[in-house]
Amino acid sequence: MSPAAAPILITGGAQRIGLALVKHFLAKQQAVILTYRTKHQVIDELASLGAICIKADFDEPEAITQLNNQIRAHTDALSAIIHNASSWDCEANNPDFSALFDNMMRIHAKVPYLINHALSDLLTANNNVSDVIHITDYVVEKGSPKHIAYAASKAALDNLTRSFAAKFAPNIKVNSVAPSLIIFNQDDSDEYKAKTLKKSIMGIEPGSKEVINSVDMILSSNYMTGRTVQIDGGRHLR
Ligand SMILES: NC(=O)C1=CN([C@@H]2O[C@H](COP(=O)(O)OP(=O)(O)OC[C@H]3O[C@@H](n4cnc5c(N)ncnc54)[C@H](OP(=O)(O)O)[C@@H]3O)[C@@H](O)[C@H]2O)C=CC1
Ligand SMILES: Nc1nc2c(c(=O)[nH]1)N=C([C@H](O)[C@@H](O)CO)CN2
Repeated sequence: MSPAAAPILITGGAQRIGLALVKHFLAKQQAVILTYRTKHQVIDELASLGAICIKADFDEPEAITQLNNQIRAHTDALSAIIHNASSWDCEANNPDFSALFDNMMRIHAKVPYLINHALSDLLTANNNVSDVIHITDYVVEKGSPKHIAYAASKAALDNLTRSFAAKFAPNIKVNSVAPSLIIFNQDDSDEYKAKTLKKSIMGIEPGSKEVINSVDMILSSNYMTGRTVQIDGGRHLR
C-alpha cells in the first residue's frame, strides 16, 4: 500500500475554480489543505469530507506567518501548492490607483512569493517530486487596458514561475496555468457575456474542468517545469 500522498495546499479554495479543484482532489482521496477568506457555507461540507480549512485573509500583515504555523501543525510535507487566490479588481472601481496597485501585487505576486519561500521545505520533504502551480491569466501576454494593475501583477506571478522553477529544481517543479474566460461571475450582464465569448475563437464558457485538466496534466509530469499551460480558447488568434 503506497503511503498516502502529502496534502495539496490550494489558496482561495472556497468558491468557483478553487472550490472545483478542492472537490476534484477530495474525490480522488487526495488530502487537501485550503485557505479561505470568507466563511462560505461550503466550508463545513469540505471539512466533513476531510479537508483542512484554514482562514487566511492575505490583506492582513500576519496572514502568511499564521498560515505557515497552522499548516505545520497539520503536516510535515506538502505534495503541491496551487496559488489560486485572486482579486479581479480594476481601475474603474478604484480611484485610489496606488492602493489598487499594492492590492493586486500583494495577492497575485507577494503572497505566492512569500508562501513559496515559507513552505519550500515541506515540498522538499515530500516523497516524490513536488509542484507549485501559479494560476496566472491570458492577459500576461497581452496586457489589459481595463485591468492594468491586475494584469501587471499576474505578469509578475508569471515571472516568479521561471525564477522559482530554477531555484527549486529538481525536487520541486514550478509551472503556470494561464486561463482566459473559464467561468463568468454571477453579476455579469448578458451583453458582457456575449462580448466576452466573441473574444476567443472557441466562443464558449468552458468551466472549471479546463483548469482541473491542466493542473492534473502538470502534476502527472516528471519533467515539465518553468512553463505555462495556456487555456484561452484561441484568444491570441483573434
Ligand atoms: N474565472 C475566470 O474566468 C478566470 C480566472 N482566472 C484565475 O483563476 C483563478 C480562480 O479564478 P476564480 O475562481 O474566478 O477566482 P475568484 O475571483 O472567485 O477568487 C478566488 C478566491 O480568491 C480569494 N481571495 C481574494 N482576495 C483574497 C485575499 N486578500 N485573501 C485571501 N483570499 C482572497 C477569494 O476568497 P473568499 O471568497 O474566501 O473571499 C476567492 O474565493 C484566479 O487566480 C483567477 O485570476 C484567470 C482567468 C479567467
Ligand atoms: N480572480 C479572478 N480573476 C479573473 C476573473 C475572475 O472572475 N476572478 N475573471 C476573468 C475573466 O473571465 C476574463 O478572463 C475574461 O473576461 C479574468 N480573471
